[in-house]
Formats: sequence, structure tokens, C-alpha cells
Amino acid sequence: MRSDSNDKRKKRGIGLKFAWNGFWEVLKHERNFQIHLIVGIIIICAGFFLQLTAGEWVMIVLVIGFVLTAEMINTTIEKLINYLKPEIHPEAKTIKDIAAATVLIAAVIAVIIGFIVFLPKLYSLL
Ligand SMILES: Nc1ncnc2c1ncn2[C@@H]1O[C@H](COP(=O)(O)OP(=O)(O)OP(=O)(O)O)[C@@H](O)[C@H]1O
Repeated sequence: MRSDSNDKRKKRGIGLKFAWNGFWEVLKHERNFQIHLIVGIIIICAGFFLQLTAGEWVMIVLVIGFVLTAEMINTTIEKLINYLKPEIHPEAKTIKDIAAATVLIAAVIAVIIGFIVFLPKLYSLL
């Protein structure tokens, strides 16, 4: 019984370690992810400066998470295609283009929400 729960805890720890490895891999090697993360950090600093409300924070944190997650899914799909189909192929192109579109949609939504949240605050500063 006790060893069962120890095993479960150990497995959860290993799972977290693998997830951290994946995050670190993307952080170290993926330029677009690095850019999105830096922009996210700048937006969070601006949020503190402009004293966002709880509701505004929820929206900003959600869209930052949405863009970073989309970027990670895009990277995963690119790596999967490079592994399974390294040669030029029209299906590989379509799959990669659709994965890239996921990031584009997330980024456009993030910019729209950023404008909705930040423009009135910046306007009231002037
Ligand atoms: N095997 C392939 N066959 C056909 N077209 C491909 C293939 N690999 C990539 N492409 C085309 O090149 C584009 C860029 O793919 P690539 O794998 O270089 O992504 P990337 O430039 O690393 O993308 P990101 O900037 O999002 O990391 C794809 O969207 C696709 O249009």
C-alpha cells in the first residue's frame, strides 16, 4: 500500500522532470518562443506599472499562456515532421503551415486583447 503511493509520487516527480526538460529544450533552442516569452514578461511588467484589475490580469495571463502553448505545440509538430518526414513533401508543408497558423491566430488574439486592456490605461495616463 505504502510502496504504491511512493511509486505514484516517484512517477509524478519523473513526469514533472520530463516536462521541465521539454520546457528547457524549447527555451534554449527556439527563437520564437524566446521572443514571445520576453514580450510576455514586458507585458506583465507593464501590467504592474499600469495597475491592472484582477479581471484584466486574468485576460493577460491567459493570452500569454495561450501564445506560449501554441508556440510549444507548433515546435512539437515541426520536430515530429522533421523526424518522420525529413524530405520535402507537400503534406509535410501543409502540416507545418497549419501549425504555424496556430501561433499566428494566438498572437493576433493576444494583440487584440492587449489593445483592449492597455489602450484605455495608456490613454488615461496622457
Ligand atoms: N519537409 C517539408 N516539406 C515541404 N515544406 C516544408 C518542409 N519543412 C518545412 N517546409 C516549409 O517551410 C516552412 C518553415 O518550416 P521550418 O521547419 O523551417 O520551420 P521554422 O522556420 O523552423 O518555423 P518556426 O520559425 O515556426 O520555428 C514550413 O511552414 C513549410 O511551409
